[in-house]
Amino acid sequence: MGQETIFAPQLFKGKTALITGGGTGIGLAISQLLGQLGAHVILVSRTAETLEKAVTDLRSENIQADFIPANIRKEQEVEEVFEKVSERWGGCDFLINNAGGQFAAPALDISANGFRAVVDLNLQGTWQMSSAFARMLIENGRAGRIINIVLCLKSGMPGMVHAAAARAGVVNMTKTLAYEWGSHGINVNAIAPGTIETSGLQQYDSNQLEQSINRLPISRMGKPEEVAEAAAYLLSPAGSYITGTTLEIDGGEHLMGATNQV
Ligand SMILES: CCC/C=C/C(=O)SCCNC(=O)CCNC(=O)[C@H](O)C(C)(C)COP(=O)([O-])OP(=O)([O-])OC[C@H]1O[C@@H](n2cnc3c(N)ncnc32)[C@H](O)[C@@H]1OP(=O)([O-])[O-]
Ligand SMILES: NC(=O)C1=CN([C@@H]2O[C@H](COP(=O)(O)OP(=O)(O)OC[C@H]3O[C@@H](n4cnc5c(N)ncnc54)[C@H](OP(=O)(O)O)[C@@H]3O)[C@@H](O)[C@H]2O)C=CC1
Repeated sequence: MGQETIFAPQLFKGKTALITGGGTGIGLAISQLLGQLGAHVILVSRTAETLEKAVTDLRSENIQADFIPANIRKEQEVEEVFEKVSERWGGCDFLINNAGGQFAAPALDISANGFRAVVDLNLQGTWQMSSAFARMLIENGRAGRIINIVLCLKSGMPGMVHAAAARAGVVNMTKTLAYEWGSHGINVNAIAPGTIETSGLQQYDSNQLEQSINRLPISRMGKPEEVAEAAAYLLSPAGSYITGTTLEIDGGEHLMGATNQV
């Protein structure tokens, strides 16, 4: 039962973590691990049915789990998430900005609205969640941690110009907010996963994925649990002096040159 972990049981007892996209893939693995280590986990994404199923499964393992359906692209819905978190559970300690994604397309085939949709989700959505979270913490005089899940950016990402631009924005936002919010006791870090085995990969060309995986120093896909362990490290007392950094969990993919996704 639960995932294998190097961390001590009850490491996060008394902590509350909000995980966007917490009902699937990497987000679910993070929810599972933090919950298993004693945190109360609150899952946020658009699809109530997905969240409800994930929460039912987590609760069956005695994890304290709840969910709030919301679209992080919508400012009003983000505000309401934090109102509910404050009213129902008295706030939270950790925010994991994991919700995100994109479609693969050559730059010339991406419309203004397609570009905007991806930037809205990955950059604006992450900003809206971070800003509302930090305001809640600062009002309550409470310390906290943010982890932004980004993307292994390599030296350019043909086929993903919108996502690469948005995630590069989040990497710099991570550094800037770490600077601005350090004095409030808020550590802000990012994790850049490489190719991680989740259902989110179904939309990508499997031959191209296989080729790029074969070239990796560690030539296999990563597991969502491996990303979750890194998140637990950054949130744990071992991460107390780490802020503004981006940790690559990618089998060495960041050492490679650009690989085409279209
Ligand atoms: C190697 C891989 C590494 C990374 C792996 C992962 O990240 S795994 C994680 C994987 N998980 C995820 O990615 C999950 C999250 N991702 C998503 O929900 C979507 O990718 C989204 C962000 C585009 C939002 O979609 P939405 O429908 O809610 O958005 P909307 O209604 O606001 O705007 C739509 C605009 O976008 C355009 N458009 C859409 N598709 C295509 C296309 N294939 N082609 C061209 N264009 C496309 C569409 O035409 C329209 O523009 P138009 O016609 O009005 O000018
Ligand atoms: N798998 C991989 O190889 C890699 C993944 N990543 C990133 O890791 C993160 C998790 O991906 P992964 O688990 O693989 O794939 P998933 O597609 O399973 O995860 C995406 C999650 O984001 C949620 N989401 C999407 N749009 C919104 C929105 N507007 N508001 C709130 N939630 C939203 C989805 O839930 P719902 O549909 O219910 O809203 C879903 O749970 C993503 O940011 C992805 O880009 C980065 C590098 C590699």
